[in-house]
Amino acid sequence: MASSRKSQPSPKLGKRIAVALSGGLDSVVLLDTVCKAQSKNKSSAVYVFHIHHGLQKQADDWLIFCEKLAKKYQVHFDFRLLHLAGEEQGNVEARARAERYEALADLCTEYGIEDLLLAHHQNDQAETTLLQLLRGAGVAGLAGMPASRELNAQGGKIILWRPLLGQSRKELEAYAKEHKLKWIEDPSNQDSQYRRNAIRKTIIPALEKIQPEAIANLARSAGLLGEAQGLLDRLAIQDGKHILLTNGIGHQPLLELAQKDLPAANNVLRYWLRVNGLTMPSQERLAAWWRDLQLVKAGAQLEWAHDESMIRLWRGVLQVEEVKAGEWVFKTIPSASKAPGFASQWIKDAQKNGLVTLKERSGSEKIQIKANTPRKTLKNLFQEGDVPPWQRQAPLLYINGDLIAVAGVGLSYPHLVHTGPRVRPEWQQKA
Ligand SMILES: Nc1ncnc2c1ncn2[C@@H]1O[C@H](COP(=O)(O)OP(=O)(O)OP(=O)(O)O)[C@@H](O)[C@H]1O
Repeated sequence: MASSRKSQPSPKLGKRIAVALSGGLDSVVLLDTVCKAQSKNKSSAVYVFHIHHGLQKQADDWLIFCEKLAKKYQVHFDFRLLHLAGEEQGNVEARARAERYEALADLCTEYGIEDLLLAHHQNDQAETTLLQLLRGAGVAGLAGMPASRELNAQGGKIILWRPLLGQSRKELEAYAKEHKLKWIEDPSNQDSQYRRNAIRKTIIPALEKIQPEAIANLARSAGLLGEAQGLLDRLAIQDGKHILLTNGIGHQPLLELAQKDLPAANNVLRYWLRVNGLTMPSQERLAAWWRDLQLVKAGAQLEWAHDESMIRLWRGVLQVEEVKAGEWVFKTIPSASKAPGFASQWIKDAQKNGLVTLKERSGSEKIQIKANTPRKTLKNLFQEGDVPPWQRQAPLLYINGDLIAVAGVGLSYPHLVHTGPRVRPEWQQKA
């Protein structure tokens, strides 16, 4: 196999690394190269992770194939099962990808792995850039996939690496042939109803007839645009010095920048959306947002649905809220009250007797949340805690008829301290 681009970063050896194995040519080649490097080096332990999407009937066979391959190389293996069947066809690809990344991150967290290797290669990069071009994307989209990036994970930092980005599919095929590797073909790769597959099967071969280096050149453009995006990000941070706040984006300073320099303000807004994990809005949507931001009166509220989140303007700050139906977060409880075991038993007992209830706010509820303070109305506590109005709708948690917890505010102090319930951290998270 041709050597990868010298400038490409690589994960540190000497610790656990994970290979995401789909069973296709690319990841089979990646696993082979990683295991061969590891057998010489012996300094890092290889873990193989497979994600079963539950979408195609052959998926069980892929799982078995991947498990056997890991066994052959004598490396650790684990998998996750996703439940995507029933998703709308148009959504399914994006959904599968998002959930796959999440599941891979979970597996890495579970095994204490910081480096996750994926087998995207040069053709994938060229296809991504073409797809983005067809969508009318800007610099960030056209830059395609970075050789490495941090993956959002709850358990800590995970770096996702794409060590094969400098290799073409032809090179990977030649490597697989030379080393007599076996892999499985995903039938959806042959299916031209997916736009990416149409690009792969029709557009790229046509481009290669006109320009034999088309794939490498498209991937090179993506790399150059990646560099340009890095500079745009630095500009966004500079321009956003007084706009990008810890809890969102300042409305007035953003408008002031937009009046002076709209492209610079768009750049700050796009940067903010991206760091919040949101996709870029279409030109029409962006134009509508600017209209809203200009027309809204000082102190008024605004809300836009975007991706699966809500973007809200409240008290002069644009904030992102992920919409997760039925999930409310209670505020941190005093650390002194963390006595595991006791609380969970207390809650289990209450649940068994059917005494845990969720009720809607009626308006007159009061709760004491701190030592040596009086009981206060929820209205006061919401105001004091700057709890945005949309978070004030959370149901109230009662145990044995007593108000115990209010999302955004906290837990009933006397109940925590005197009557026993010492609440475990996980209980704070979801109700
Ligand atoms: N089911 C899976 N289980 C584990 N890893 C997978 C799986 N599917 C894909 N991968 C990993 O992701 C890499 C890229 O695969 P693929 O091109 O299908 O994914 P993608 O993330 O959807 O990319 P694209 O944006 O190109 O569609 C694979 O080479 C492999 O490393």
